[in-house]
Parts: sequence; structure tokens; C-alpha cells
Amino acid sequence: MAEGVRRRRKLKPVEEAIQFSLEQKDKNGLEGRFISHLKGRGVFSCTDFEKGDFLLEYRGDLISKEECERRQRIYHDALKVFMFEFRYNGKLLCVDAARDDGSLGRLVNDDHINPNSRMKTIRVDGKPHLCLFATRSICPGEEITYDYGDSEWPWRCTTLSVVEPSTLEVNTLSESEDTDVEEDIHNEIKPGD
Ligand SMILES: C[S@@+](CC[C@H](N)C(=O)[O-])C[C@H]1O[C@@H](n2cnc3c(N)ncnc32)[C@H](O)[C@@H]1O
Repeated sequence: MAEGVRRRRKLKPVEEAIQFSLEQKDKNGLEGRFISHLKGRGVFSCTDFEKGDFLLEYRGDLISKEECERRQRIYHDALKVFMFEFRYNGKLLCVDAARDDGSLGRLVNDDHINPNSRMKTIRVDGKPHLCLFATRSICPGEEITYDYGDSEWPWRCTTLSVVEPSTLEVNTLSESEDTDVEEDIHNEIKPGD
């Protein structure tokens, strides 16, 4: 087959995650949008994604536990929420995405009930990268969410209020098979830490 006609092999999700991690770019088909003053911004799909697809990297500075603790002492609460602590090869590490570099990963919101993606670590050049993969098919217009992990996140407080005798409404008060995939992870920080 002539060089120009040769088809590019479709990358596996983890290969795509590695490529985007190396290029430090977000893929097309996703956009950041303002949702509300309580929730802030979020990331929305503008295309169809399939279960297992790579979506985004949670980009930031990869730092040690000690450096994370040092930054937490000087950061305002609004910045601390961008510090994603995780365990890798038995060590506590952190990706600090406090600096707004325009990347989308840092804008993905929490949903512990019906998330559509999951955070995993992938190894690129010996270093862990935090990447989100779709856990089900995602339609255009859907918000991308993942489970931040067990913690007393303030927005998870809910109340039940009776709307009609038989109708309950939930009101939110505040708002691998591949060898490079290490493990599913959760954010281990607690709000205000
Ligand atoms: C990593 S940031 C996500 C992006 C954030 N929404 C923004 O605009 O910068 C985490 C913060 O987003 C907000 N957040 C995340 N998930 C939420 C949810 N389900 N409901 C309300 N606020 C949420 C909280 O303020 C949280 O501290």
C-alpha cells in the first residue's frame, strides 16, 4: 500500500492517554463551561464517547507528600481543592493543579452516585499520570464526572423534602487490561485539609 494511503491504527485508550500526557494537550470533543456559582465550572462532552475511552488527564505538578503538605500550609482553601493526593507504588504523591493552566482535567466535578468516568494512574516515562476513562457511553451535552472518593465533601449533604404526598425530591444543599494502567484511584484529600 502506498505511504499516503496507509490507514492510521486506532490507538487503544491507554495508548491515547499516554500520547496526550506526553503532549500535555486535551483531546477534542470536551469543553469547560460555567455551571453555577455554587458548583463553578465543569467539563462537558461535545461528542460521543464509548465505555473505556480515554477522556482527560488531571494535569498539574507531580509533587511529594512533603511538598504537598508544605503547599497546603500556604494555600487558601479555594486552591487546596485542586490538590489530588494518591498512592503510587506504596508512596503518597500529589498532583497539584492549583495553577489554572487552561487544562480541563482540573475542572471535572464530583459525582459519587452516577459518575460516568473513573480516575486511573498510568505510567509514562516512569512517572504516574492521573487519567480519566469513561465507565459508560457518554452523549454530547453530558457533564463528565467521577467519584472523588469517600470524604465529607460539603456538596454531598442532601435533604429530602416532600413535594407531593407520594413524591420525594432530593435537593442538593451545596451545590485494565493494559500493563500501563496501574490502578483505579480516588482523591484521598478531605475538604479543608
Ligand atoms: C477540582 S475542582 C472542580 C472544578 C470546579 N467546579 C471549578 O469551577 O473550578 C473541585 C471543586 O468543584 C466544586 N465541586 C465539585 N463537584 C461538585 C458537586 N458535585 N457539587 C458542587 N460543587 C462541586 C467544589 O467547589 C470543589 O471544591
